[in-house]
Amino acid sequence: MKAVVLGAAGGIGQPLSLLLKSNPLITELSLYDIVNAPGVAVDLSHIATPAKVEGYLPADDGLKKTLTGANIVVIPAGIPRKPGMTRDDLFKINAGIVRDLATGIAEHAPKAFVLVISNPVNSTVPIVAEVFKNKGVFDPKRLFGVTTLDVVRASTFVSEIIGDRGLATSVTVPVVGGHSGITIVPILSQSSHPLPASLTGDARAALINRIQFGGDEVVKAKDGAGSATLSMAFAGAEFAGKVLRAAKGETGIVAPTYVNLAADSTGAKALSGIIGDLEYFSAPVELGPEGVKKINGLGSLDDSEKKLVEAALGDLKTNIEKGVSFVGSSKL
Ligand SMILES: NC(=O)c1ccc[n+]([C@@H]2O[C@H](COP(=O)([O-])OP(=O)(O)OC[C@H]3O[C@@H](n4cnc5c(N)ncnc54)[C@H](O)[C@@H]3O)[C@@H](O)[C@H]2O)c1
Ligand SMILES: O=C(O)C[C@H](O)C(=O)O
Repeated sequence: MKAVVLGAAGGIGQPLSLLLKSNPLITELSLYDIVNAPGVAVDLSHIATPAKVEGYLPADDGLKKTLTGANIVVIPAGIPRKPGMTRDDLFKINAGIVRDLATGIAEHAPKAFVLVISNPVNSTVPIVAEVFKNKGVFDPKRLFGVTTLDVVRASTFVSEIIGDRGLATSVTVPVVGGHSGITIVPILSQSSHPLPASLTGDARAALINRIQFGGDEVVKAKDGAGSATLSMAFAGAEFAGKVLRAAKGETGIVAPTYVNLAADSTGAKALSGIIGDLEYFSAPVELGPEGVKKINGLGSLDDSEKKLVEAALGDLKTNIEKGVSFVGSSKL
C-alpha cells in the first residue's frame, strides 16, 4: 500500500508521517509539502520499518511524483487557528490549498482513499468532492473528513470522568455531525462504558461542551503557536489504519467520519429523518474494501441529543454550501 501525506512537514504532518512509517500495511510513504518534505523523508527513511519513504517539493512535478500510485492520501496541509479564530476563519486560505491539492489527486491518484484533515473540515470535504466531480472521478465511498480527534477526545474525557484513565483506550463514544463547535455532537448515551450516575445536568453539559470545544483548549494553551498537532497525528494515523485494514479485507471496522451521504443511499435515507436533506454528515461508518461500506444510523438518541443534532444542522448546511460554491465560483 502506498500512503501519501500532503502537508507532511507541518505540525501534524511530521508526527503523522512518523506514525504511518510504523504501520506495517504501508510499504511506500510519499511526503509532499511546499517546504522541507525531502528532509522529513530522509529523516524518517532511517527508521527500521519496511516502508520506503520519499519526499517532494512542488518543483519538477513533485505533486505528480508524490501521488502516482497512491492508495491513500491524507491531507493536513493548511494554516492552523490562533486564539480568537474559528475554524471557518481558516477558509480564506485553506480552501484554495485544498482545492489545488484535490485537483492533483483527481489527476494523479483518482482511485485513492482521500482523508481530509485541513480545516474547516465541514467545508474542505465538499471542496474535494466538487473538484473530483468536475474532473469526472468522484466516488463518494472514497472521501472522508477526519473527525477522529473528536472521538479520541471523547474517549479520553469520559475515561477521566469515570475515574479510570486505563479505560481511555477501550471507552468508545460516538461523535457525529461535523467538526466545529456545536456541529460536534457527542452521543454520551451510547458510551461503551456506563457514565457515573452523578453525571447529569450541568456536569453532563460541561462534558459535552468540553468535547465540542476541545480544539479551543489546545489553541488557547499553545497561545498563538497553532492548534492540536500531536493528538491529531495520533487520531489521523488511527483512522488511516482503519481504512487500510478494511481495504485489506478486515471486516467489522466502524468509525465515525464525515462523508458525502451519496456513499450509501440506504444509510442516507435512514438518517434523513433526523438530518433532513444535508449532503454531508459525520456518522458511524462501516468501512470495507472500497471505502464506505455502510453508513450506520445514529441509533437511539435521548431528547437532549436530538436537540444537539438539530442545533448542528444550520451551521453544517452553511459550511457545506460555502465549500460547494467556492469550487463553483473558482471555475468562473
Ligand atoms: N480535522 C481535525 O481534527 C484537525 C485537527 C487539528 C488540526 N487540523 C487542521 O490541520 C491543518 C494543519 O495544521 P498544522 O498544525 O499541521 O499546521 P502547520 O502550519 O504546522 O502545517 C501545515 C503544513 O501545510 C503546508 N502547506 C501549506 N500549503 C501547502 C500546499 N499548497 N501544499 C502542501 N503543503 C502545504 C505548510 O508548509 C505546513 O508544513 C490546519 O488547517 C488545522 O486547522 C484539523
Ligand atoms: O481546533 C482546531 O482548530 C484544530 C482541530 O480542528 C481540533 O479540533 O483540535
